[in-house]
Amino acid sequence: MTRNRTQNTEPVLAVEGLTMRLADETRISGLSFSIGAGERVCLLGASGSGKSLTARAVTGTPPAGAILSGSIRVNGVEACGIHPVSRCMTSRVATVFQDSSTALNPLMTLGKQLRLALPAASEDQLCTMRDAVGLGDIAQFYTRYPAELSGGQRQRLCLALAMQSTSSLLVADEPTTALDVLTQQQVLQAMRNACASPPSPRALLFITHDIAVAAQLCERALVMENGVLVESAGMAQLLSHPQHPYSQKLVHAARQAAVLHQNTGSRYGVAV
Ligand SMILES: Nc1ncnc2c1ncn2[C@@H]1O[C@H](COP(=O)(O)OP(=O)(O)OP(=O)(O)O)[C@@H](O)[C@H]1O
Repeated sequence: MTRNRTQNTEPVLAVEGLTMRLADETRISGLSFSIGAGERVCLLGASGSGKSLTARAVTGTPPAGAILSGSIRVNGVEACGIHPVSRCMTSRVATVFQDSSTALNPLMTLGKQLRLALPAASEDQLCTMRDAVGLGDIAQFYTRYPAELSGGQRQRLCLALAMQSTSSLLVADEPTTALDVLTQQQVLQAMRNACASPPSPRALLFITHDIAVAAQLCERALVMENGVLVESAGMAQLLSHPQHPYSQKLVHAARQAAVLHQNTGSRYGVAV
């Protein structure tokens, strides 16, 4: 049943008992979590644990043939199984995915794509938007094609476009995974800006397998294993006292990597 947005009491995202079956296999099982206004939450888990399928269920783009049950409410509006185009504005979700090349039209210049996405934007507004994600000083930006940007530049452009959405929820699926460490930092900073930008802070569901990256951005963590949520904790709590054996392995591995990086030059600038 569709419900109207309720003021401040309803989480921005409330997932309850979400189950997804694909090709006769249960890929997500009884998943429940919520994200409040302006909260930045990461979804961690090993490869194949169901993180991306969860993101796709939330954004309304599950694979063909997926059978969903349970509830996904965005700002109080039921959105489970509803394609983004059919969603009302209140339940639409801004998204950024790992493969930025598929998010942009490869045959259209960046200028045309920006004009299409933001027909009412002035030149000044487009410049401000580029500056916000560190793309302000790229020569001949508007006449370039997506393939003429680096992966990190494309990713930041996708983020800039997602930031133009009025949605109060941003879902980012591994947006930094394919990037070098410096570009990763730029994208993380752009995401912090995206979540903090006015008029009100955006809630973030950040999908990653990299706990050190998550620790830089998120205040709370959800951990999935084999399609099941096995732990939900504050980021600091997860790092200091992981409860589930898989979380313990994850934190242990990140600590090992941090020690390695301390010895060879810190990668993240945060202690995990
Ligand atoms: N379209 C599909 N059809 C059938 N099975 C799928 C499909 N997409 C994903 N799966 C399976 O569902 C499980 C969860 O996949 P998912 O992509 O959510 O994993 P993930 O946690 O995001 O992994 P990674 O970190 O490698 O991206 C995996 O076993 C995967 O093989």
